[in-house]
This record gives sequence, C-alpha cells and structure tokens, in this order.
Amino acid sequence: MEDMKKVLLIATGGTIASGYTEDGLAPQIAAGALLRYVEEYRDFCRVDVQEPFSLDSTNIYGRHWVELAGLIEKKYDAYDGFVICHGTDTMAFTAAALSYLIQNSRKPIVVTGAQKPIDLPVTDARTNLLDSLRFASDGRAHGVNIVFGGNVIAGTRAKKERSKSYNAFSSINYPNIAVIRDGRIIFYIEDEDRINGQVTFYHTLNERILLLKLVPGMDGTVLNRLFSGYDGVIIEAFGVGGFPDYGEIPFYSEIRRWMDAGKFVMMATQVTHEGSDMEVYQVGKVIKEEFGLMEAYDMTLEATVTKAMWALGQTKDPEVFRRLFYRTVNHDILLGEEQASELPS
Ligand SMILES: NC(=O)C[C@H](N)C(=O)O
Repeated sequence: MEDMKKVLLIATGGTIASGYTEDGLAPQIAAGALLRYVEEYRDFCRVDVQEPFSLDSTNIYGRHWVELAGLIEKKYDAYDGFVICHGTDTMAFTAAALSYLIQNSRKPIVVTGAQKPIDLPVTDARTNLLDSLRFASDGRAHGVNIVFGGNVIAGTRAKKERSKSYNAFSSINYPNIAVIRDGRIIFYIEDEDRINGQVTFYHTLNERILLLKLVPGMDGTVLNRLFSGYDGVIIEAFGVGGFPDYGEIPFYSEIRRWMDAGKFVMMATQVTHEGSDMEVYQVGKVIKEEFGLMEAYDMTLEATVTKAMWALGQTKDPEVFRRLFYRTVNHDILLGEEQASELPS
C-alpha cells in the first residue's frame, strides 16, 4: 500500500530479546527475529531494522544515548517513526536522555521493551512491540515516549516502579500521553500544534553528574571526598527538600566549596510523587536563598539527571545552565516555567 508508514526498529538488547543462558538471561534474539513475533504490523507499516548494540540495559549509559540519537538523526528523513527496543532497567534514563538529545521532533520516537522475553508463550513483549509500532505509525504521535503495558508515557515522565509486573512503568506527576487498548490508541494529550520549527539534535552530554541520596545522619564531608570526580551534584533530599544540620557536619560549607569552584549543586526529592519545594521549610528555604540553588520541582530523578548532563554538555555558564534546566522539554517540568521567566532571556 502506498500510504504505509515506514518505521525503523532499533534493537539494543534487554529482556525482550533475551534467552536463557547458564548464567541467567542475556540478550540473544536479533532485531529481525523480534519482528517475526508481531507479523500483524504488516497491516499498517513497513519496518527496517538496525542493531547498534545488544546489551542488558544495565550496561547502557551516556555514550549509547548519544549513539542512538545520532543514528536517528542519520535516518530521520527516511522514516516516519522510530521504535527502540530496550531493557527496562534503565529505560526511563534512556527515554529522558533522548528527550533532551532530540527536541521538537514531529516524528514519534518510541522506547519499549518487556518484562519477559518475546519467545515465551506467556509474555508482554509481543503486545508492547506491536503497540509501539502502531504508535510510531500514528500521525498524531510525536516526540519521545515510552510505550509499555498499554500506557504511552512522555519520555521525561517515566519511572520503573515495579521490577516484575507487566505494568512496570508509571507516568510521574503528569498524565499518560495516551493509552493503547486492543490496538486502539486513545490520546489524552494532543499537542502536535506545540511543535513548530525544526527538530533539533544535540550531540554532547557531560556525564560528570553525581546523584547523592541523603540518609539520616549522613556526613556532609562525603561531598568533599567526591569533589574532584564531578562537575555537578544533585542531592536527593527528604520530603519537599532541605539540608540536614547536625551541628558541626558541614553540608553548608561543602556546598559553598562546590559552588565557588564553578560546580553545579541542585536539589531533588527522594519522594517519587509530587516533587520538591524547598521554600516550604526553614531547612530548605534558607540554603536555597543563600546559594541560589536550583531544584527539580516536579521532574523525575531520571529527567533531572539526564537534563543536567545535557545542559552541562551545552554550557558552563551558570545563567545559561539555569535557563536550560528550567525550560520545559517534552513535558518534563511544570513548576520551572516561573523560575525561567524570572531570568533574563
Ligand atoms: N526487563 C528487562 O529488560 C530487564 C533487563 N535486565 C534489562 O534492563 O535489560
């Protein structure tokens, strides 16, 4: 058929493509073989395959994200949509990173995977892959999304909340973009009109970002010991956000040291839902104001980390960094616009 959509399937490994070995599950099923389990796709799209690498997603990080974005950039004009098959463990990081590396894409870029290998008799893999191909072939779909367990989740809003169930991913602090039920896509958010201008690809990340989770009693000098290894730190604080003050233990002076050295200090919360708001309590407000600290607000940790890597890959200027960090990309932050609008443009 003339109007069949063209989709590029990019396989990267993960459980969806795994088989049993003596040492446990490991990726084995080639990209082309994945497609044989979902022949129904032939009714609505044509698919080519690429397999840049085949890894358990535990082993996927910054350089793979840049490689995936580069591959999509190279093939962008030749396809109507892209589906990346990926392990679930770091899928939320990859989807967030790709949301920053590929912005303003009118074409859909879907990240999917499964909790069970595609060749098992009982598996979520076939539904997830077929749903993803369907979504990547839909004219209303755009940008980076995870399709998993019947949910379509903005690439910056996904979190793996369940390690075994088929509904492993949730959309955090934001509604699903769409759901897919029995092969029918029901959009909750239709915002194609927000895309104007050209798709933009970025090629640089700075991975020297540390995510430090506070535990009660943590000694602030831990920041001193990690100082030379990183250009920025995101501190995963308690509740809406604040720093402990245990008397002589110097979180405050460590933050001063990092900032005086031109490093970036940001605050996020270890609570999954509803986000940070450092100005509520004295333990947060005073230090936020003193240092002009940035905070993640309603962003997921995965988005916060990869956005910091992307922004720091573009600039070292604190004002430019702040503007990039608070600007909304692929629905990632709702509470940052206010902060961004207070900055000179
Ligand atoms: N369900 C999965 O895909 C888990 C696997 N360990 C991976 O992330 O590659």
